[in-house]
Amino acid sequence: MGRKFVVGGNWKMNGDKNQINEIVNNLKKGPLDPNVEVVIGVPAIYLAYVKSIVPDTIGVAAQNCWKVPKGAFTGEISPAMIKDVGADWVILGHSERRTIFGEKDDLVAEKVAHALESGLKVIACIGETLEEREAGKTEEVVFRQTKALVPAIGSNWDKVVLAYEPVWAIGTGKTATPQQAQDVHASLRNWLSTNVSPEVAANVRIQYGGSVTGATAKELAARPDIDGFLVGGASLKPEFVDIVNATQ
Ligand SMILES: O=C(CO)COP(=O)(O)O
Repeated sequence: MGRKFVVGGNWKMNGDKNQINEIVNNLKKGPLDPNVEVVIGVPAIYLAYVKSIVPDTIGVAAQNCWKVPKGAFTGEISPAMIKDVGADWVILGHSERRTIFGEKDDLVAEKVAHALESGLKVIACIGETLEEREAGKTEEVVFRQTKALVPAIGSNWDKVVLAYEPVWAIGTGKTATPQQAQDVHASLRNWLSTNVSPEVAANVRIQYGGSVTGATAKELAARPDIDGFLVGGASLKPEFVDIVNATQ
């Protein structure tokens, strides 16, 4: 059984109810490849609303969460709350959480552990900066970030999707070439085979994220170790349907 292609749409801090209605109507119109898993990452304040209007065939994700069920953590949301409004995914460790909000590997791991034990599925983000890539440290960085997640994930790899998002490609229009992305995905899968298990390596889905568009998606999707996408800007546009259908 192959790995089911999975495409995430990370809306980030964008949208209002009118735009959300347009995006969801576009998704309803599709047509979306029924063999592709689609998950949309929604600003927390709109999670319940989106869940009330989106077809059940489309997963709904929070874009972040805290690492305990409840308490004095002003402004945060918990996995329990995400589930309470009917969402069943959460994106964690996004590079914007890491670079803007200072989240380190250990905090990301604690969040992943708690999200999984709370019954959420997780899109866990990793990726190097341009400086790290230019210093030849891409593998060192993504292996370090993934290694931090291994104890947090435990036996729950079937509830995790990894998203390799080179920071230098996010929001820049500089999509990684299919070969660049394939090289890192293959190297990561090999690392997983050695450091976790061949079965996990064979089955875990690795999304590519970073300026994916309708024009670049097909060539990326054709690479053997690219199992989907985590899409930012283009997920707000009608071309997101083309990205979902990139394997057709
Ligand atoms: O950060 C991303 C998805 O999580 C990628 O964003 P862009 O597709 O806008 O580069």
